[in-house]
Amino acid sequence: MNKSSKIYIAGHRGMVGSAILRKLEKDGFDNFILKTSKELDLRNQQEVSIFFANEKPDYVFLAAAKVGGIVANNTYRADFLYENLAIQNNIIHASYLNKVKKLMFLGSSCIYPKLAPQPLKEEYLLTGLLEQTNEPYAIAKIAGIKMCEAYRSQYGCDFISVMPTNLYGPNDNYDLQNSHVLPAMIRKFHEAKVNGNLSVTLWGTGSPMREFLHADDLAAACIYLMENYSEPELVNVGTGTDVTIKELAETVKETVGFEGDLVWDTSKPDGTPRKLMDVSKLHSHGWKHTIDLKEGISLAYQDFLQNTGLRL
Ligand SMILES: NC(=O)C1=CN([C@@H]2O[C@H](COP(=O)(O)OP(=O)(O)OC[C@H]3O[C@@H](n4cnc5c(N)ncnc54)[C@H](OP(=O)(O)O)[C@@H]3O)[C@@H](O)[C@H]2O)C=CC1
Ligand SMILES: C[C@H]1O[C@H](OP(=O)(O)OP(=O)(O)OC[C@H]2O[C@@H](n3cnc4c(=O)[nH]c(N)nc43)[C@H](O)[C@@H]2O)[C@@H](O)[C@@H](O)C1=O
Repeated sequence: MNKSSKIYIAGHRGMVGSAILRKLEKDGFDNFILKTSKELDLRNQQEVSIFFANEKPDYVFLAAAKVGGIVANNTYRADFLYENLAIQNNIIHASYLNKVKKLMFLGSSCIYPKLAPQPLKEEYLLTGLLEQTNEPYAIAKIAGIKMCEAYRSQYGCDFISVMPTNLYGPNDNYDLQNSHVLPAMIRKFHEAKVNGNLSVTLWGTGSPMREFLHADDLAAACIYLMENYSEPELVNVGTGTDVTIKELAETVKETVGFEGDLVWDTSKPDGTPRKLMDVSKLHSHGWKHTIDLKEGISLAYQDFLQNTGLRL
């Protein structure tokens, strides 16, 4: 990419898309194509075809998707499958037809087999059964990765896929039902502190393990790989360390300053027991994260207080 390359960030208002946009702007890029879902519904093949034919982007970051936490994935199973397949099919095919120089697709650590050996190596994809709660999302994401591979092998397109671990940061979704665990904890502990509640209820048993990466680190990795990686195999992007959900809860509780108790609602699913990324490939290509979890949670809580908390 050079500073005047025409860059389309699909999903630029989301957590990942907005982080990529912030980082590119900071790095001096200034030729962006940005459309909200109201302006361009990426599920609509005709609208996407016309948009690409008119705009002819050089580079595409595909960060638009139907995204949510464990309960959202399990509840809106049809939407997660249909919307993600439609969005990625439309963008990947239009990128091929309009000779996009390079495209990046985003997978997710939750699409590896549920009981794969740990840490998760890139080659473990499609070696076992998926986690039931997010099978539709995973099937769509796996199709996106395979599309990038197939368009590379049949048509020579420079389309790459990265596999982010669980993410958090500015512009995260703080909805209590549909969000991921980290934003849910920030909101729950904050509201409990403000309201003087004696306890906070969290989901599952607290024993699953998760790895978390700040969205600003993910954005930096995406741009680094866009500029330095052009191979068919996907690349894991994470920190290489994980915590139990209980440990996570203690850290968020301390950061927010809530002093009450934790209650575990075991009627809610635990999901995958563990999904720790093997990040040796990423490190060997020259990139490593910079924001550790404790610092990142503190940054996310500050951002919640300044930008999100008051809107809820
Ligand atoms: N969050 C996480 O923990 C992880 C996320 N990922 C992946 O990263 C990517 C981005 O996720 P994240 O930023 O968290 O998601 P967000 O929900 O924060 O953002 C998603 C974006 O997609 C856009 N979008 C959704 N549907 C449509 C549509 N029909 N037409 C146009 N735009 C649409 C939305 O646009 P608008 O705002 O205009 O409505 C929104 O900005 C996804 O591919 C996700 O799978 C991977 C691993 C973990
Ligand atoms: C990134 C990834 O995210 C999803 O997978 P997940 O990692 O299981 O998602 P999660 O963040 O929602 O939960 C992590 C853990 O935390 C527990 N947990 C406790 N208390 C709350 C709570 O209050 N909210 C939530 N959401 N979870 C809670 C929860 O029970 C689970 O054990 C995928 O569906 C998938 O689609 C995907 O891409």
